[in-house]
Amino acid sequence: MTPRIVPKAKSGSHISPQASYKVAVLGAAGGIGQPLGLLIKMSPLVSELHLYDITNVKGVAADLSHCNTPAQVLDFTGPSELANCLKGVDVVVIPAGVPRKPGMTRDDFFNINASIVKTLVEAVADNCPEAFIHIISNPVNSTVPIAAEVLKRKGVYNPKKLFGVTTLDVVRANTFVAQKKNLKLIDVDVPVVGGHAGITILPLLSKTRPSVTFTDDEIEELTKRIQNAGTEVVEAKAGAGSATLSMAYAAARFVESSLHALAGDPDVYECTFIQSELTDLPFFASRVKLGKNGVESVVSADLEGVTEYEAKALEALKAELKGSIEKGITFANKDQEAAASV
Ligand SMILES: NC(=O)C1=CN([C@@H]2O[C@H](COP(=O)(O)OP(=O)(O)OC[C@H]3O[C@@H](n4cnc5c(N)ncnc54)[C@H](O)[C@@H]3O)[C@@H](O)[C@H]2O)C=CC1
Ligand SMILES: O=C([O-])CC(=O)C(=O)O
Repeated sequence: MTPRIVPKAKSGSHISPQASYKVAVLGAAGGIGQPLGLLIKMSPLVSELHLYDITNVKGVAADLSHCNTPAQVLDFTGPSELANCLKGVDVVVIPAGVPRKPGMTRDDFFNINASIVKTLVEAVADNCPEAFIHIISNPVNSTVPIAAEVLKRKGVYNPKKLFGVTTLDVVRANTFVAQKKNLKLIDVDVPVVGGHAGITILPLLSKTRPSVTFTDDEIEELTKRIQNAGTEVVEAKAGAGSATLSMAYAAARFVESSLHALAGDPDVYECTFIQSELTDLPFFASRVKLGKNGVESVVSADLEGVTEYEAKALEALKAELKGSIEKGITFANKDQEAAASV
């Protein structure tokens, strides 16, 4: 029997034992890509794991292929092999890009990661336009709007299938709340909304399940810790990159949830950064119900009846998140504008 390493979040339903899918990881030789490849290789729902990078991916694939789990591992190196990597794929996960070092923000490598995501999503649009697209590369608040613009320009944009991966914020919130309140980790679920950078990360502690009461000091401390958790790891790694192992765990959970949704599980919920009408911002992270066609519905109840602290934090994050979204959209369209002005 294939062991289940990464539990899908909160679902009690069963799915067909025949379900099997092809998953591609772009940036598969990196700090996130390698452990993510390993976790996806463990999934009984995966028939083929396609690993793509511009460097060193052959060794990663050879190594992973020796694990005696069903998924077949295929490697693809460099732009000439990207199309083949993507053909027929059901889920594409993109952790390609540069991670930050101490003293940097997620926006400090905007240009390089924006270009990488744009190029990769163009290839996704050409080769597997129906796939679920999971964007991990930072700054997520901008790279997801860039991906949306690229897909629109290619005429294949389906907002229900484009996801910014914010699962790590939920994983961290669950861990920190369970530790602080001495709860059984497996039971704790905190929705985290907004975006994925600093104050745009907003844990809705009042919506924690099971219901918990927090003092004002606990709310302040937990909120700040969840918002700064990425920086906590960057500083601890002291120049050797950002979160990779916890990120791989979180991304594998989001992949597993997506595969369960594709397989017809009717009870799959995750927080993710998507095109959204929940607030006046065009993109916003919130809990959504996932189905065969991607986002089936947005859990609007999470934003109803929030505390005064959360309502203020929600207003406070809007300007920064709006700016990051607009920056992404401007970047994605600037070559077109340049072409039009010639
Ligand atoms: N969404 C989230 O919660 C998180 C996002 N991240 C982000 O994930 C990204 C990757 O982080 P790490 O894996 O630690 O970085 P890394 O530098 O260890 O790995 C990145 C990989 O991407 C590859 N790559 C670069 N350009 C590429 C291209 N054009 N096509 C394919 N592959 C390409 C590199 O060769 C490398 O193997 C960073 O932008 C980081 O900020 C990191 C942690 C959490
Ligand atoms: O902090 C970073 O640069 C990486 C990241 O997004 C996270 O760990 O949440």
